[in-house]
Amino acid sequence: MAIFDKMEQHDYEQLVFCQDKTSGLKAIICIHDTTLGPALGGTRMWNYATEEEAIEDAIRLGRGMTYKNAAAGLNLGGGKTVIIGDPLKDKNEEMFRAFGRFVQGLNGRYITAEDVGTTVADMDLIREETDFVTGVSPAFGSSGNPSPVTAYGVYKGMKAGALEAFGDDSLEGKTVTVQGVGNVAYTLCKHLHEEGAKLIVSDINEEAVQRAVNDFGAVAVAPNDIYSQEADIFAPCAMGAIINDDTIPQLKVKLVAGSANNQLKEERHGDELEARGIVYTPDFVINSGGVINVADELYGYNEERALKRVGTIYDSISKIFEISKRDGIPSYKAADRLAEERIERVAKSRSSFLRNEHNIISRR
Ligand SMILES: NC(=O)C1=CN([C@@H]2O[C@H](COP(=O)(O)OP(=O)(O)OC[C@H]3O[C@@H](n4cnc5c(N)ncnc54)[C@H](O)[C@@H]3O)[C@@H](O)[C@H]2O)C=CC1
Ligand SMILES: CC(C)CC(=O)C(=O)O
Repeated sequence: MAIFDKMEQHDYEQLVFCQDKTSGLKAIICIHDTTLGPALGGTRMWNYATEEEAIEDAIRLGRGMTYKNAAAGLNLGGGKTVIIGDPLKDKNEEMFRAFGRFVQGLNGRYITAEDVGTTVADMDLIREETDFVTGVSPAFGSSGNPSPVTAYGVYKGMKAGALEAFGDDSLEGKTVTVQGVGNVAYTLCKHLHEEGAKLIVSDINEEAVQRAVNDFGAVAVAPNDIYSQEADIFAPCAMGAIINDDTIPQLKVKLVAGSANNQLKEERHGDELEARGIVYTPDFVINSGGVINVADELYGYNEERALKRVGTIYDSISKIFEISKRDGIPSYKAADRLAEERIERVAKSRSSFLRNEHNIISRR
């Protein structure tokens, strides 16, 4: 599909292609919607097989942030960046400085942070060139790595999901399969282990798997075997589109609750989970702890205030199940409706004329 057709499909505002030959930077900044405020979303660095794959990830992630920020009650729009390259081999200081200048050039329309493949150190470099970056070192009065806070939110959301799926929000004795034990899922596994859950993990990075086995007594399985395990809960914490025609028939769990963005390959896969009686905690609600945390920086970071708000993800997930049952719609649709209704309300409230320096009608 042509790029403008993709953009028109879900009314994207801007796709910015950034290239810096010296550093090797190839980045795509996606600004989906700024109705609620500047677009905030992380920067992912991934070894995409093709530019088309990178563009697709950027636009799916960018729109996901619009819904995430809206549903979280934040005054922020949605956007995201993907940097094409191997985060283990291709990073250099100039790349992130050059990227920071591209972000600065957007004059606050986009605010970035971490995501897969990027770190606090990378954000600190970006901060050298732009004001519009969050998740930087606490030394600068910021919130640092958002991942542990995201994990806390996923943990709280998973408990709300357990209440819906099993009639009890305790995770003690539950078997949880965790796909991808990186930044977020390592801390999620810590919470689950402390509550007495049994862990089955997979990762394409052997070191990450071994760390979970050593620290939490997790059972390791091959990446492709994670879907078919006998378990109660599946926690996708790696990449997106993993709830699909191939994986759904393998699932034996009663609950899907994980941090990954864009878990449903297509919306119909959310319908399929519902049809199979598998409870789904909408990804952009359960994983909103990170953005809630970094967004607090915009008001002068206060950890206690941020964590208290992240803890309410439990209530947000419960509210979505209420809407789902009240309206007879799958949980993913209930979450979409919550986000879309807020965006529409704010857009309407802004539609009234307001005289300002840009639209003064001269009186001759
Ligand atoms: N970091 C954060 O605060 C937030 C992260 N997310 C999402 O959560 C997910 C994880 O994010 P992070 O933990 O930050 O990333 P990460 O890169 O630290 O961890 C992802 C892990 O998944 C593994 N992985 C990749 N493909 C895999 C596969 N096919 N099978 C098994 N493992 C695989 C990677 O090796 C890595 O260990 C991503 O989808 C991200 O967009 C969402 C909200 C906030
Ligand atoms: C703070 C970031 C991790 C926000 C973001 O990009 C996300 O929630 O996916």
